[in-house]
Amino acid sequence: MARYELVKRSVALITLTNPPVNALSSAVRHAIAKSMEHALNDPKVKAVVICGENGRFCGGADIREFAGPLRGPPLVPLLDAIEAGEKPVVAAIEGVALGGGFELALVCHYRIVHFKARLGLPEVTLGILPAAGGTQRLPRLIGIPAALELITTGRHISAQEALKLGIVDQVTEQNACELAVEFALRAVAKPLSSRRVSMLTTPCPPDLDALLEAVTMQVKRKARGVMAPLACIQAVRAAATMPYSKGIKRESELMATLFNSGQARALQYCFFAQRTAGKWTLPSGAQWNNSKPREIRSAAIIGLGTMGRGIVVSLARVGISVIAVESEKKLLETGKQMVIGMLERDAKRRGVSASLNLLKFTLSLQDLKDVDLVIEAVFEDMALKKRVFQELSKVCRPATLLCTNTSGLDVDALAGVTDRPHLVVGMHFFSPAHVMKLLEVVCGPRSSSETIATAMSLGKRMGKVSVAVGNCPGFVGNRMLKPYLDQATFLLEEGATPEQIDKALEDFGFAMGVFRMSDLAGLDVGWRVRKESGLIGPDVDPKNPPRRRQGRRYCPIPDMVCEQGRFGQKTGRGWYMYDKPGGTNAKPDPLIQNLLEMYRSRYGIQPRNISDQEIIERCLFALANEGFRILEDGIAARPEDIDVIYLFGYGFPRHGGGPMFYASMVGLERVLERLEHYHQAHPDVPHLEPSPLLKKLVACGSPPVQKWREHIKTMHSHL
Ligand SMILES: CCCCCCCCCCCCC/C=C/C(=O)SCCNC(=O)CCNC(=O)[C@H](O)C(C)(C)COP(=O)(O)OP(=O)(O)OC[C@H]1O[C@@H](n2cnc3c(N)ncnc32)[C@H](O)[C@@H]1OP(=O)(O)O
Repeated sequence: MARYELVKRSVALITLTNPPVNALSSAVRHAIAKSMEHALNDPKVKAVVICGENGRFCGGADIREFAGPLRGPPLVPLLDAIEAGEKPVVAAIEGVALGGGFELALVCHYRIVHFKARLGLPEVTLGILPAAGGTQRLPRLIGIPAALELITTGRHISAQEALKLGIVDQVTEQNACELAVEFALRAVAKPLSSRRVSMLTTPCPPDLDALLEAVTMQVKRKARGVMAPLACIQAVRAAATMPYSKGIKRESELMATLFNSGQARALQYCFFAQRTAGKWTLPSGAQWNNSKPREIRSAAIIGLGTMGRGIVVSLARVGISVIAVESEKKLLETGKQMVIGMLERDAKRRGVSASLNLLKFTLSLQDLKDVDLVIEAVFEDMALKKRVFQELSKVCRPATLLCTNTSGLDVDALAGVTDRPHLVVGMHFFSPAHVMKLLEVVCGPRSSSETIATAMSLGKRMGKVSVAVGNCPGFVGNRMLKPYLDQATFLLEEGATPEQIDKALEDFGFAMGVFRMSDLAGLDVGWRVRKESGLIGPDVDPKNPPRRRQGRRYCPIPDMVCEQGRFGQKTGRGWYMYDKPGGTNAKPDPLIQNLLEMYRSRYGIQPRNISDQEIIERCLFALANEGFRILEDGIAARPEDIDVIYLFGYGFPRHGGGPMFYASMVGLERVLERLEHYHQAHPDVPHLEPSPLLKKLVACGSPPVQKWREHIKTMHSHL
């Protein structure tokens, strides 16, 4: 867990050895304590260097240990003792120094950093604060404003920025450990008192209160309802107003309020869920660690609409040559100009040059014969997509992967019209594709493991969080959206307003309420899907009772909104009104209020007061209920996959963990009881009927999310 060596006859070299990130587990803390004791007591040792094995200094506390009882030497006294020791200690930082790892570096008297290393205090992203002295030492070293920014955002910084801020003593392109040993030998004769960061006086700005107030407002705006950044601000205030001995106590009190909170549990769950999602499996036994992805050097995108343009940018900026295809000259030219503009802006922001030389624009599918992979992003129309896939089958070389960006159509039906169904896979990007992190990789029953591995690995290369899902209408994300949207519109019928529902969801932590999100996405998309699926239009049986379709409750209000040409932000009118088409400032619209009143009186609905609790329960429990069905159907392999999809694709708040984790946090028994209650009140809404899996989990004593998989027995696993 830590190796102890004597080098250059007088330097104790302590190497943390806890792969993969040298986290400070109890065994590592124990080993550091022992090694330091040895070094400080051995008269041969004049100085100490601390480094990490395999080019990684330390990834911080072992997050997995947070879930159990605290064991082993506590970190604060261990770190205080290193700083107080009478022999100089040098941190040799390679790879990462994060969280507790950074705090370990801060108690060393000197810090030597490899130029590629990254440093930071990301605890806030895990719902806690840097409680090993980080909130007390960093402000003393670099001042309140810079420390506040780093601690409240959890941002990682480069070695160069760390040098500029005064956090580190030297940045090197050489082996940091070897340099640190030389450095340590030179430091032996120098006094240490000014190198003990906890003894420094915090440089305090004259307008401390105003500064803290401004940061508090900023944090509240950005992360509504999130506790950890506010606690971080209070801890940093202590560094400005108290001696270290008192400040460290305040830091630990604040940590105690966060440590066992639901938010901390949710955020730590998100950390691991994101990593779990990359570990896909198929019923055949093929999985992430036994399937080799192909290398993709060139790709083609068919369709330069919003999605296609975003995908071109995502590919080109990671160095993949892209051929972009459109059907008409004018569309091609418009798409080309927009892609170039997007790439240039992106490159400027990142301080690199735009990779325009990787792009080619064409009207001819014949140009695609040699590409490694094609992503079709044409209009969401099955007949059109089938024509494209048939054509691609003829044109592309036999080994080319054929992918579709459909947001819910049958991937296997598309595979079926090609000469290579095993090389067909869904790559469902989210709009705007160059910004949104989520990628659903849709595995058809015939997609080969190599095809899935390639799509997953390409997603990772583009910086996406890729989740493998099975093939069914809407896949995971959009399939779950239906019951969520349905509940929102039923609540409108019953007496709520779009503003009230959105506010309840935004107060819960969603980036955007459901109506604002629909306005942004465009209301015509869902309207078209409803027409195609026979819910509206000439196929509807005229004897059908109003507000019922296909044997269940149906709310026609969204159709009425679309009939008025209100398609959302792009038309300047939707559930809200905007200053202009494309405007983003949503204001309540009296016309919508009138429409709702007329609608209710037409159908004799007596509006009632609806509580925020009912809004949250009906929308979110219906959402999770569909998640349970998706698990039963084998469309998602694990609850973590569903949660990651909602966190990265649908704005579910991270401090809620995702719909499935949220359901487990509320308590499955309670979710079941509320769904039964709402289903009794609305028996014509099948989505409110508790799923068999939910009932089974409750009967098994409501195990934690990570154990649900053991209770899911599906005959039809797609994954
Ligand atoms: C009344 C109660 C009182 C309570 C009082 C409590 C007092 C407790 C005091 C404790 C004080 C502690 C203060 C310090 C806190 C911390 O340090 S919290 C941790 C901060 N660190 C981080 O957040 C870093 C997290 N890791 C990463 O960001 C990345 O992993 C990486 C280091 C940048 C490496 O990235 P990459 O190369 O892409 O690899 P990954 O796939 O992300 O990770 C590889 C595997 O390693 C696992 N892992 C990573 N970091 C940790 C960690 N810190 N702990 C445990 N495990 C970690 C990761 O999960 C991967 O494993 P698999 O999931 O098995 O794939």
